[in-house]
Amino acid sequence: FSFPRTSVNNQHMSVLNLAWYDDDGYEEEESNNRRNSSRGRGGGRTASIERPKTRRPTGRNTSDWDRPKPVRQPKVQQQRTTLLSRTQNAPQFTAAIDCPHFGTCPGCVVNSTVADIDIIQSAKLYFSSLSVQKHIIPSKLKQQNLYDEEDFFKVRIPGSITQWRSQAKLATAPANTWSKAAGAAIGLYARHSHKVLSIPDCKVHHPSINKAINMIVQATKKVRTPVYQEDIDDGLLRYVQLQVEMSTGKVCLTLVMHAEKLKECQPHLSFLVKELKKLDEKREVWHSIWCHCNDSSGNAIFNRDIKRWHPVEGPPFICEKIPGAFPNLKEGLLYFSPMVFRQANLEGFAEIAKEVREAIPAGSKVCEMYAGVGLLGLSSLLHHGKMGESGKGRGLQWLKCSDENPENARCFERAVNSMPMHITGRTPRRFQKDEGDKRNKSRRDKKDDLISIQEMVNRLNDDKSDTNVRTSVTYTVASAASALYSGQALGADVLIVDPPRKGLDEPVLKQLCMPINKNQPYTETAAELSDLPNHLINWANDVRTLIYVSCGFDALARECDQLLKSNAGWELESATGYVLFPGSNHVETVVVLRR
Ligand SMILES: C[S@@+](CC[C@H](N)C(=O)[O-])C[C@H]1O[C@@H](n2cnc3c(N)ncnc32)[C@H](O)[C@@H]1O
Repeated sequence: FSFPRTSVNNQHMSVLNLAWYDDDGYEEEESNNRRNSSRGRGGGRTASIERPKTRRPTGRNTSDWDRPKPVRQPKVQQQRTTLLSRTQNAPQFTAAIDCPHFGTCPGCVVNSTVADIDIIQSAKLYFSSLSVQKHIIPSKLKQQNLYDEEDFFKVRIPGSITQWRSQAKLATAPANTWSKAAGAAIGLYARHSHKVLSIPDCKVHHPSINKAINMIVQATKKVRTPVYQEDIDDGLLRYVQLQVEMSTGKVCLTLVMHAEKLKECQPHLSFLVKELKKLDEKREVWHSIWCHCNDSSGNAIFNRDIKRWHPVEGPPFICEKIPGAFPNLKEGLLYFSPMVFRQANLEGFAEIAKEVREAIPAGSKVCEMYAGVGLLGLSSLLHHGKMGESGKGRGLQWLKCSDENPENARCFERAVNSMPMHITGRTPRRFQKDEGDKRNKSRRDKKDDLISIQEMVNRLNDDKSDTNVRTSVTYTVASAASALYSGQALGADVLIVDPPRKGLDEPVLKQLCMPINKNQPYTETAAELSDLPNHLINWANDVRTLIYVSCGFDALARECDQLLKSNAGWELESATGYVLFPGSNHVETVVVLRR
């Protein structure tokens, strides 16, 4: 069995990392790693591929076997053709990005037919393998009128294939090492090197990003900013992060400086910021400017120490509408500071949020781990609306979110306050002080591990009849494992997880693979289980729906396998691949499992 090369992807196969495995485990066969581009998510590695098993044909009489068989295409080629033929009428599937940098820029692996990428072929093979197929809920195949199990994995392009990138992290280098007057080159590292390749006309960047880059280049020329030179470990400006506020088109700029402290960046930082503001005469480019100090020698763009973030200019948050928020209301906003995770294609991710909220039954108790600023959970809360009179039928009974980054909790609380609901209940004092103090507090909070914004109790204020029926919303700052083992998912019907590329933390996966313990009493608090020995407690005992949003297909395939093969009772309801970063060899996958 070999993986065929197609004309489109031929030139890129050498940069892929193919892993093969059988039912009994994994075996790496080929590993040609490319340097990860500085953009982070959205290109770089491919997934594991499971060998499809030959199925016995059915419904034939014996004489059929004597007839000459039609020439069959190899399986993978067949599937690629199926994918293309089924979607050939959909314009996004065949449209071209047409980027002038394609070929030299490492950011994209295709310039057209953006779903025809190896990672999607891998995902199709994985979900059509027998070991996965036997765990698909049979009624779902019928309901969806699927003629073939191979149609089970659906592929969607959730938005435009150009200008979708509303966040970019780019490297800098001196445009000319002999003269500071040449300013900075800003772009991606060329393949297998640390040479910075400028991409001023990138077609997947939001236009505001290209405009902002141009302005930074001009400013660095004018004020002769010392740009960091890796080979001699000298200079200041090292990377830039650009995040577009979609409603205004303005950019939140983070200047990453090779320095330990803010004062080491002066006076160059002040000169640069002043010039950037001067160039933006009409005040239409900059939303805010931050400085991040990172003097480490590694490739990480950001230092994890929160003390190294310094707001320089403008408001502390950019605001975006919560996907699914009522179109005519001003309320329902998400808040992002540059210190928190933000989807690079925010508009495309709204489609994922839609699938997630529609997979949650009304009246559910929902736990969300790796929640970020709560995009998925809050979108579900708005979608399901107010609880019904009996506490059932509509709304969500409660929403418990958690994430290890304390800055997310601050953004989450702001978002809850912006929702079209009246908030009552307690919020801890630490979240009521002024901005500067909050930032210091959050740093200390990180050490405490488990911190809850207890009970933000929401109720819709437009209907007075049901004021006793409330949805409680909490946010816990903790790693997913600590949150789970402190009882966050006890009593939850639905668990949403959206982990980083490497997948779920091992203790979380372990709990999800445990069989349901029928003798474990129903409870929503860990204290009530104190009589049970630890090894008998199933911390996800009540979860019946698991919604797994994945940005790393390798990890998803591996963990999905473990979940399906465990005795936990999981069955696959749906699997959808979203081409969230058109041009790159990346798929964002949503898998819904029920038990
Ligand atoms: C892919 S993002 C998903 C965020 C969110 N769903 C969104 O769309 O904005 C992953 C999140 O997991 C968090 N995270 C990473 N490792 C974690 C861990 N071990 N425990 C808890 N959260 C973690 C990160 O801070 C980040 O916010």
